[in-house]
Amino acid sequence: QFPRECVTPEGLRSGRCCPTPAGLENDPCGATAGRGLCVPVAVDARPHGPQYPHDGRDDRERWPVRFFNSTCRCNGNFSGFNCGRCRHGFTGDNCDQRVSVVRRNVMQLSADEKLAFVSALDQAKRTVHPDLVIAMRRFQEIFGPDGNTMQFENITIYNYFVWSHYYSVSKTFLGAGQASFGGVDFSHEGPGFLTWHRFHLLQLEQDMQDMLQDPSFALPYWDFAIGGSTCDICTDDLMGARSSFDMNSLSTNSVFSSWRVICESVEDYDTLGTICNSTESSPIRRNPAGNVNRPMVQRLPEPQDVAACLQVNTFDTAPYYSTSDESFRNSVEGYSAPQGNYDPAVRSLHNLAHLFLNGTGGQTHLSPNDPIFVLLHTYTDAIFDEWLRRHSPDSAVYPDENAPIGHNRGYNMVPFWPPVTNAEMFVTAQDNLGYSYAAEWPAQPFTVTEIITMTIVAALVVVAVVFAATTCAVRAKSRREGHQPLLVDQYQRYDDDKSQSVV
Ligand SMILES: O=C(O)c1cc2cc(O)c(O)cc2[nH]1
Ligand SMILES: [Cu+2]
Repeated sequence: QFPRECVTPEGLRSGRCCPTPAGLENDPCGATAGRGLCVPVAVDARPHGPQYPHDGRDDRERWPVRFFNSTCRCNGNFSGFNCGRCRHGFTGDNCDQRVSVVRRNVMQLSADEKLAFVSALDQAKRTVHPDLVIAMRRFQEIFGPDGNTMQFENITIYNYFVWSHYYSVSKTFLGAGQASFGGVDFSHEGPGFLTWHRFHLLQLEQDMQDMLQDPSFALPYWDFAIGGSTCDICTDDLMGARSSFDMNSLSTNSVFSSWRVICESVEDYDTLGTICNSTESSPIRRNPAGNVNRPMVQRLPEPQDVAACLQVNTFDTAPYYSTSDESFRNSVEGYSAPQGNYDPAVRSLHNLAHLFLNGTGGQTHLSPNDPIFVLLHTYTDAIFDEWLRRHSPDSAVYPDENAPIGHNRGYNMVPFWPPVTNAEMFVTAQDNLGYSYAAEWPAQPFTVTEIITMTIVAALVVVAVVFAATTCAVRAKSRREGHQPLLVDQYQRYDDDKSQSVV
């Protein structure tokens, strides 16, 4: 959320968050070093959709100006909250060398690579975020009871990843004794679903690269479109096997069995108007394919579901919501059928993979606590990237107004810092963001129209062959019996043809 050095009482009262890069002295955004400038934050001023009727009540509106209205704008390929680092995909002192990492199928990593990835996640769960702190209260209460005790705290790199997801999906608090408003979601059920989760992952990957001091570290992905009811990555060398003692728990041979979740007390936050903080509570729960009350979510998506959604040509359709029909975004998010048709009973692709986990990973306020979230979302992002590659959309394909709040093209994604818009993530990863996927895509299935056309063509070919063969046979026969006069023979053939065209 915000850099540690910005959340002082003076910092927050000034609304300015323009720190000096490390190694420089009193040089906000590294301005004299040519790295960037402290400028007013640009926010989306276009109308949002009708789903959110409580304008003025939520800190996340016009993000991030409730907290800060000035930020660093970095020159060239410089980036970061103080312009002290390089944009994704660039490195070097002047950020002018290109770098790119490859995200691979987690099942195809070597045993050493699997161990390194699991250990890196575990280290991220324990390592305090070097730059960012989180708000424990709404803005109204952020200065504390005495007006000077800032309600921010440290959080680990992985728990920040969990917290930012929670903050983006949490309800709008409308006052003590009033029900909080749940019809708001800054990261799901809208076009921003894909761009938000893309940045979410990119930030975790970058934080882990810094933590490991390994710029080549890449998050792997889980191809969840394998059908069946087996969680293939739920083994102790990867995301943790099932405990032999408790259907809903992880095996003690997995490092993840000792992870504790944050953001569990969602009823408290919603009734008291507090916010999830970094306090860890119970273990991860997971029972893949075990939801007996909802048989629809006992099987993973099929490979052809991925092929089908990649053929949906329109990125998103009005009302740019979970009810959108013929929308690529709503298909891959999983509120409509993979082929694009909206059906309220359907859960497919990304949503189906979440619900299949049947536990921590299936509840929006908690889901990133289960590390499978990372792999599930890198694969969702890989499908998004493949769609971008195949369709080369103009940026105007992404709606600039009337999407649900948080989802317009120019909206700064909540709660990321420094501000980053949905539009900035609506670009191909390899050329613009410094990563790509090593993935093969399921063969495209035939559409119903194609199947009907192929059936008709095949039937016509069969008829033609039968016709030709019979004609030849009849001619051969009459030649063998060749004692009839020429004239009679012609009439005879005419009759034969008539009888065959009736067939
Ligand atoms: O009910 C759904 O479709 C559903 C649950 C769930 C959980 C989660 O963490 C998501 O990110 C999406 C999601 N959809
Ligand atoms: Cu998700």
